Amino acid sequence: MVVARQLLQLTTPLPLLFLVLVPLLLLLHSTSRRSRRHGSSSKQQPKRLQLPPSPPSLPIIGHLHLVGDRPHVSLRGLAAEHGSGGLMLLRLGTVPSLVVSSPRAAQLVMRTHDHAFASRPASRIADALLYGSSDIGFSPYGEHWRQLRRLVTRHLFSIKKVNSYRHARQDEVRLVMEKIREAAAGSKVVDISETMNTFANDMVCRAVSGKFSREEGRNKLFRELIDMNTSLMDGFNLEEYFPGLAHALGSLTSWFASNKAKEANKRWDELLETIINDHEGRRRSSEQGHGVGSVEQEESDFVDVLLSVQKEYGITRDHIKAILMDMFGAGTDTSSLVLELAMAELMRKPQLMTKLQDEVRENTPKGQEMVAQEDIARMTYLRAVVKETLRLHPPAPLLLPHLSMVDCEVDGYTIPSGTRVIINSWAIGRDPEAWEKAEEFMPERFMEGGSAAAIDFRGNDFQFVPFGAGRRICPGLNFGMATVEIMLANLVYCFDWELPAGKKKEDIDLTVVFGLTVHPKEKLILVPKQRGNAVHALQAE
Ligand code: HEM
Repeated sequence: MVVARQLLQLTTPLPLLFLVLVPLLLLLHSTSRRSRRHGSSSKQQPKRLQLPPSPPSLPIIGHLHLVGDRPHVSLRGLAAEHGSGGLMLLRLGTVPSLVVSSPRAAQLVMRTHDHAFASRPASRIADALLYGSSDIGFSPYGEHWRQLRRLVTRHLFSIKKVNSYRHARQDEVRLVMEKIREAAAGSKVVDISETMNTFANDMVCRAVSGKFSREEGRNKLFRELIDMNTSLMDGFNLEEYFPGLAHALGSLTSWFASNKAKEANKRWDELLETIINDHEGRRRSSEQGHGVGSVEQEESDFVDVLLSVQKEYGITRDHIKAILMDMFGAGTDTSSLVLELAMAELMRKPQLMTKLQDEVRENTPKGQEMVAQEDIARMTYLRAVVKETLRLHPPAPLLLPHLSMVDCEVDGYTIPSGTRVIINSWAIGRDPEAWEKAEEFMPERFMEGGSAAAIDFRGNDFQFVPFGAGRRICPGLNFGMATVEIMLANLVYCFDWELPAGKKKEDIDLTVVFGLTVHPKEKLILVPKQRGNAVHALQAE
């Protein structure tokens, strides 16, 4: 997700960068040591802080070399060996980074001391891309962020508002079912990864800018722009780990780091301007009574809502565009990944697929062509399957990086102000002390009588934090869950699923590639079979 300035993707040509930059780094290192020595000679030595434990580090790069290309996995291993009570301190380049890997430590950071850890590290790329980081996800903690959170929580993501999109969701799901039905009729395979990603993107497009966006060909353009942001955010950014060096090199690094982001911002800006102008035009003509129905009568999308509350919340046009970019970045890959991995897990355990299909089919009124939102409330196993997928495969395994704003005592350790905080939600969801058979996909644990029946992801149970917790918890949680549940229910209601010829369930590889969000290494390709008694004509409402 774009909003996710996920942190440690080190697959880009790091060795090459170091070859060129090590002399510079050495110079900077020795200068800063000398100045520290000089600075401290005349003053009294400060009291030694009790910092969390750390593994041995290397000069200059600190612990960067220990992180690897699947940081959530390597950090779990490091924390088990070197951490204490789920807390471990790393130095990534020159940046002190607190790694949080247990439910108790997560509670200390995101509840007890949430006020101290609710900011975000600065990022020049986010600044260039997101109008000076004036969006929600990257905004530092403070009045501006609070104002935007209030706005989106009240006006875009209230239960009522999320419910108001149920027809839009149903329409979008119907379109996907039609495509899959065509594939089934022609005995073709379906690329589930691609199909789910397009669906999640279309759903966000629809909510953001209304039902006309598809006809105007904007969905594809948005997809392209999201991909552009993802590749920008995924790359290794020297400045993030050596801010002092970036500062010393001044405009040169700033050019490298943010030029591409500025280009991307320009393309986003053109598209968002067109959309906002269209909406303003429609608003004006409906105010003058010329419109085809008023804006209120139509499905009021995010742009309509943001324009209508702009004055009340004192936000600028750039703020509106930054919020919209967050919605695309945060809302697309996250939901599609849950769908893809839920299907992959169910294909690996056919008995669970059958159990889910039985539940969904029994709870959908006979003869109904599709599962509707009203039917979902009765489907407790469906919810358990989604929860279990989120537990084992949180789309943002390290959440978004937090930042401490003041010195803070956590569990007897001092966490200095300005420490980056990495919360390993993936490791926490697999903590063997918190979860029975922690590595197994077992949705039954969340059912009545199961060992995790009372556990939810709304930020009160710190062993399960796929959406984060505290002040920075995902505001799009209800929107994301509604999108995932209705699609998964229909996938298993309308079709039976098989693996392509020659593929066995043991071959399904759930290894992920780390990025802004994780992605399975291999695409999930399945063969749909039209369910025997399904209604054949999926007609529009
Ligand atoms: C299954 C779907 C989703 C998952 C698993 C998810 C997960 C997350 C996570 C882990 C965070 C970071 C929390 C932290 O830093 O502590 C986050 C933040 C955020 N999410 Fe989501 N998300 C999902 C869907 C959505 C959707 C659909 C939207 C909007 C359309 C959205 C909008 C946001 C925003 C704006 C933030 C930034 C919040 C802040 O910094 O205050 N998310 N999400």
